[in-house]
Amino acid sequence: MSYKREECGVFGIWNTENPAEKIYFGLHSLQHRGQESAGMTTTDRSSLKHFAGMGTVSKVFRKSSMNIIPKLSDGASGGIGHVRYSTAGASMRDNAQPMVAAYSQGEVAVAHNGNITNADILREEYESTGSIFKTTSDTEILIHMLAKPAHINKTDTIAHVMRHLDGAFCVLYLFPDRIEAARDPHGIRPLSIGKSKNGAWCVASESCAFDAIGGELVRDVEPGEIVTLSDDGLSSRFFIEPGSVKPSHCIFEHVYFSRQNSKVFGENVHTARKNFGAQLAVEHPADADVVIPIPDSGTASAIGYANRSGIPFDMGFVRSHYIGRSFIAPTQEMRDLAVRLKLAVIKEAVEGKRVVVVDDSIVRGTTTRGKVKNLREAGAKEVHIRVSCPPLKFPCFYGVDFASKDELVANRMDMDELSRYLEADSIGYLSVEGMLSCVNLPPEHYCTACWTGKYKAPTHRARSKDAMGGSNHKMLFQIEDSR
Ligand SMILES: O=P(O)(O)OC[C@H]1O[C@H](OP(=O)(O)OP(=O)(O)O)[C@H](O)[C@@H]1O
Ligand SMILES: NC(=O)CC[C@H](N)C(=O)O
Ligand code: SF4
Ligand SMILES: [Mg+2]
Repeated sequence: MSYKREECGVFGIWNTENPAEKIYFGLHSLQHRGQESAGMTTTDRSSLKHFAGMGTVSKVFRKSSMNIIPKLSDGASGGIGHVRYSTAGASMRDNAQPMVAAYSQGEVAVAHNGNITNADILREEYESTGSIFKTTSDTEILIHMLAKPAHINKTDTIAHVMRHLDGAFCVLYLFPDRIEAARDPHGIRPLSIGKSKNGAWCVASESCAFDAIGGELVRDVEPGEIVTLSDDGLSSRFFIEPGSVKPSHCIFEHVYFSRQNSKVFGENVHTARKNFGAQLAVEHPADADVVIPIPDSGTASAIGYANRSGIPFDMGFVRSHYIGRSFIAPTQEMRDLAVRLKLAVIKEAVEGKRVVVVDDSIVRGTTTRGKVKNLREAGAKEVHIRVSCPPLKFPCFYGVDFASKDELVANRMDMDELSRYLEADSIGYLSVEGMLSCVNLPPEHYCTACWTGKYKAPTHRARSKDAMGGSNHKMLFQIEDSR
């Protein structure tokens, strides 16, 4: 099945005491970006130590098993970590990250957030000259390209490798003596540089990871930039002419992915979401008694909507902390059940009232439909749905695994049909222009392709998520998967 999924998260730190503990806290704060697998690799400056597995950070690194965190920290000076939600290649242990390898130049580990849209083309090229791939993920190509003798001979191998890639990629390479962190020329996914309170340099998908280790955000890695974290401190270089490629920051990071206490693309996520909500109130006012959010991601927008409209804000739903963010279930029945368990209506907050219910996005409509029904059962007099992003109509090729185009509910129905389907009294979505007016950078600096169909970075869209690996691979991994 497919569903809207989160992103991956990466974290790296250099020259610190107990690096594995810091990476653990960093990854924990990035857990909302991926819950399929987690892993980390550390270095003692001469060799790498590695551990990864399926599940959430606390599950993979749970203390009871083998005290893995102290072992990874023992003698180590730094390392990198990853939380995964698969966007290329199945969800299985072989595709977990960081990926580690030994090649002619020594050991290396790699962690990646994004989707390399030409990975399968590159892979075919490598396979045709005899390379053997171990995984079905796009990330593995980053190791093969690093190890290619013709690339090793280049003055700057990593810069050379990065120039071959299309799509979205925030990449951390860990070598025994340093971390190299690179961000794609369009800057599609966020990647930031921070400092721990003891002065250790860090890199992370979101600045909330620096908060988690008591550190602070220093600046973003620029699109097309490579930064090196080593015993010499932090240094930077560009693999493209800076500013030669128009940025295309994923605005959906502000709408849904990123955590509210993070600053991504130069601004705080919570503030951006409140702005979306305020603009939504201007574009789609409602005559109502109360504004309630669909937690978690709808909350900030609902606050913005309530503030701007003057309609009182209340919590009409209570959220269970025991169900993850993007619950993946194989059948519609199970998805409905998950939504019911996750969000329970508070009757006293909505009974007899005209309710505005605000969510950040509607993908398949499972959440909204289920919750409108609950509001009615609890005695809400009217239910007006307000969505703090435009109708999602197009697939994302840059690392968001949306439901297929046919499953995107805004694609299948016009607004009247949708309102009826969701059993709402009215429905209003934020406009693309309105959304872009709420964020700090000029509109042309953002990607809006899943709403507009305008893709700025090459998509190679004919290729599918499972494009990598032929029939032999599938057989091999089916066996692996069923263990
Ligand atoms: O239309 P649907 O297919 O139901 O998808 C949309 C819903 O999914 C997301 O919530 P999610 O539960 O993933 O995370 P959250 O707790 O951060 O809101 C999003 O915030 C919407 O509520
Ligand atoms: N969501 C992501 O960034 C995933 C990274 C990579 N494409 C994978 O599937 O492992
Ligand atoms: S298509 Fe949508 S989700 Fe994908 S990068 Fe662009 S704005 Fe983000
Ligand atoms: Mg939600």
